Amino acid sequence: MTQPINVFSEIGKLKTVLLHRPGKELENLMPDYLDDLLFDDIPYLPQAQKEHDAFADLLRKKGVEVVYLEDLAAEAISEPDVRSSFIKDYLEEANIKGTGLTRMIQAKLDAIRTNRELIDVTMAGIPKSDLEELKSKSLTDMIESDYPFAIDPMPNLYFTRDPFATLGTGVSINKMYSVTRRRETLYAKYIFTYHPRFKDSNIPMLYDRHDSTRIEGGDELVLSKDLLALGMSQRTDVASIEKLAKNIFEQKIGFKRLLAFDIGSKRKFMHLDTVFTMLDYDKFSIHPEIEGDLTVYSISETVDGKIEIIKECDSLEAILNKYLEIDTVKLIRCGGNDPMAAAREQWNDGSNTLAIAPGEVIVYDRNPVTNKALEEAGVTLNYIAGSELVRGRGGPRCMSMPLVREDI
Ligand SMILES: NC(=O)NCCC[C@H](N)C(=O)O
Repeated sequence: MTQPINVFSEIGKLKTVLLHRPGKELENLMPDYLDDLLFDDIPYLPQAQKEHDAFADLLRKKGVEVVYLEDLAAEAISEPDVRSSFIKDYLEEANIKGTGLTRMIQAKLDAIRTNRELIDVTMAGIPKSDLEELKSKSLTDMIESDYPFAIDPMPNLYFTRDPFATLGTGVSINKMYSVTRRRETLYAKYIFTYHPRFKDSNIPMLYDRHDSTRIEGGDELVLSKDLLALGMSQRTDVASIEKLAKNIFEQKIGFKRLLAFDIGSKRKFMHLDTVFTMLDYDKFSIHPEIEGDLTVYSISETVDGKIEIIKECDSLEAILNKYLEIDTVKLIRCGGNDPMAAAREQWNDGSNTLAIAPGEVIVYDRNPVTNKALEEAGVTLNYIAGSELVRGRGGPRCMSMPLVREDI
């Protein structure tokens, strides 16, 4: 029987992928809170959904099974006691001001008939204006300020790549960097514990969402069945990478080495996959700013079960040649040789490609300079529009979480 999770590369033929169709949470974005919610602008929801549906259709056309986070989460809480425990966890983490308000929201959630509708409401957040009861005078003391939300929306959910990462047959449920993204991982907890697709498979858990140090899926790349690449970035701490390595070795997932790349702590390079993705056995898209010497930590297990860490300083090309045991990898620059195009197209996720098979990837059509360079290097491109989707600062890799890839 195929494992419900099987991801031993970035490029093996994609068989099953998890997406989230952008929903009402995007309509709860407001200009005053964009920075906290990690958005640069407010996407127009109908158009964002149209673009996202085209992405899903393309994947299906390529023979990929597309499953949705919101459906799996709703199916995972089908037992009444699981549904109650989900609502309890959700409310505990929602940072609601006032117990009266919590009780009121709990009653509202309990009354929602279908689980799918319940999940949609939890994702969208709850504006105070939706709570009729708050309009009565006796409850004015519960309204602490002019802040519009009783519970914040989770607008970044369509970037399914980040709140957890599938690594081999296991999953790391991540501790997210920002308050706004931390609650997203609750859905993963319920899906991997209770959903019929996963619950009897004893999925190895490789990271704990309540851990003290942070890690995000955009920094977790599977370069081969032996090798992972991790970003030490704005979002991922070095301590988390060590913990992940320990869990991977202890649970015998199969990976032999983790390479941790120090890419600095900037929003434009928030994750490793915003500057570096794998296209083929020997081809990678990169942002030119990471072409020089990089500091890389190579983490492996010694024969007596200890963790060994070796610091290296070398170019990305030399590191990849060495650890992938390839004569010469080909690095294809985002923006080709034009520094302005590189900056602009990296900002619009030109380097953030999703491989659906070796040498075949999905890209945004809005990055023509990068796309031309990729085509000239012999990569097969499938285009999607991303005018609205890109406003959240993520591309095709960020918007997809592979559950099953064919082994290569
Ligand atoms: N892997 C990725 O780079 N994901 C993009 C996440 C964008 C989102 N607005 C965030 O800042 O977390």
